[in-house]
Amino acid sequence: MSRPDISTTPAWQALAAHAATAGDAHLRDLFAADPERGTRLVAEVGDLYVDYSKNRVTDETLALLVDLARAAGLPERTEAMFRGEHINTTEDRAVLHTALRAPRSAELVVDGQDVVADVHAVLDQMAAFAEQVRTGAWTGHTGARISTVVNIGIGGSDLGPAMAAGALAPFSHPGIRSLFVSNVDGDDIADALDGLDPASTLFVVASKTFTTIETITNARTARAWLVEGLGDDAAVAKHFVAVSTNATEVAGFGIDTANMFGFWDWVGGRYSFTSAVGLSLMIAIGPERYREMLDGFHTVDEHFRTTPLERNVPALLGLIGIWYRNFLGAATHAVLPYNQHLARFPAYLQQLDMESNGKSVTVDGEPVRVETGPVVWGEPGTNGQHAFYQLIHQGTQLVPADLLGFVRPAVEIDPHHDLLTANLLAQAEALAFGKTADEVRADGVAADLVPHRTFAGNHPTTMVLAPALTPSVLGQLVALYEHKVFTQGVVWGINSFDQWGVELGKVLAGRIVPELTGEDEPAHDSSTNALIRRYREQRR
Ligand SMILES: O=P(O)(O)OC[C@H]1O[C@](O)(CO)[C@@H](O)[C@@H]1O
Repeated sequence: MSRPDISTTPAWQALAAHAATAGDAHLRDLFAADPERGTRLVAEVGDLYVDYSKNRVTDETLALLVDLARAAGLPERTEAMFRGEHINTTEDRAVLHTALRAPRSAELVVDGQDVVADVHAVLDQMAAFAEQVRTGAWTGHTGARISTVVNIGIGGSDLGPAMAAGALAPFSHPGIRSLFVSNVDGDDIADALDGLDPASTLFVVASKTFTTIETITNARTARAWLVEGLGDDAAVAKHFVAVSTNATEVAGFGIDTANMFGFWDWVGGRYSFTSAVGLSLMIAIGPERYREMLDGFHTVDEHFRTTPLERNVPALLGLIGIWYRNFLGAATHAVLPYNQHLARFPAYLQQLDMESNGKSVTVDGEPVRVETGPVVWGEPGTNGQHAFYQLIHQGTQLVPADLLGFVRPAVEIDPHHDLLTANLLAQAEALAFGKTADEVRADGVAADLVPHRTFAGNHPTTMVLAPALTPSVLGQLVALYEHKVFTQGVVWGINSFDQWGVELGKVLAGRIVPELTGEDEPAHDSSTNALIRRYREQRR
């Protein structure tokens, strides 16, 4: 049965009417009218304190958004996901990343398979291997201890562990360095290998399909480097392990499937961070910390599955995002972590959000009649403050932002952390309330400069404050965004779990390679042909 276009539902139309009257309300007035707002429009999930009071919403807005989620069937779709129904309809697959962090005692049989037992068997295999590497029981071909782990993967097989290795660097084994190679640009692997000793280097080749050209090209280069360095093909067995769903391709590449860590087609690439794709992270932080991270994910998974929408934090954040995207016209969403270790978090979220919700047809194949996923971007504060915040404060676009803060730093160096946090709080305050022309004048600013120095304010932010960036908190944060993205996809009526849009470029690149080398003549549009010819001339 096809779903009705969401924009034709009474819930959507009620929001459209509400936006026309309430959409311009200023945060200054909303706070003045309700002294409790800053402690009322907050929620807690796990260790996360989420303050959504500085969003341009009223109680009525939130109630209408919850109605919209119900009209879109969010509770039913959520249950369908957790139960393992094939909600990824274009690939006829279940979507079960939540099962990757289910406790051992959980029960879930999907398509006749005991999913939880399978997950824990791989987690145990990963833990045994990670401990061997960490303790030095696993040695390289020459008997040397492993001191560098290079994860080779791209997209979902890179961004999760790479982001988390940075985030959790303070928890990492002091004798093991983690490196990540993703780009097919040879500079990436060349830079990673520069100065490494093959005898003490382990490569984790992570690829769900094991056919991704970037990953396979990098893995071949790494293997050639290793075999040349150690002078023996047999060295590959002790220096290469694979993470994949595709045992045939792994064996074809020359990695013993005994050294393969598996996962399943019901784990989407960008949702695979808590599958065996986390192996390099587990080696870095150890199985115990890794388990804490999975428990953090699970806390938010359970909250999302069981909490009524009115208090369901990922759902509320998703719905507030829909308010901005569809009713107030915001095209982008900024994620601004006040934590240097989260430098790769926005990049991780870009794939999670934009590959999931960058869609223009509904699950029924009809054109979507409303805007879908926003452009997601960001940088750690305070760096962003000295770069792009100007546009958020005084530009002409609405840029809703998430601000992520932590009470305790990884390292206490007085006065850094209080300064960092003061900036975090100051930005949220300045963005929301601004500075009026009268206030500027009262400072004695010359009349001609008043417009330039006035801050309109009313720029919305959501503040997420956690005690510290621990493995559990990181898991909670990622799950929060996963379910936020899911919520939005359900409301828009799209399939958040396929990514056909990445295919065409891959096919065309395959055709262009022989044209660049001169084996084939370029056969494209006049622009592409001219660029290929120019490249060829200058490569000579
Ligand atoms: O893990 P694989 O199969 O190498 O795929 C890598 C990435 O490529 C994509 O399929 C497309 O970009 C992503 O969804 C995925 O995370």
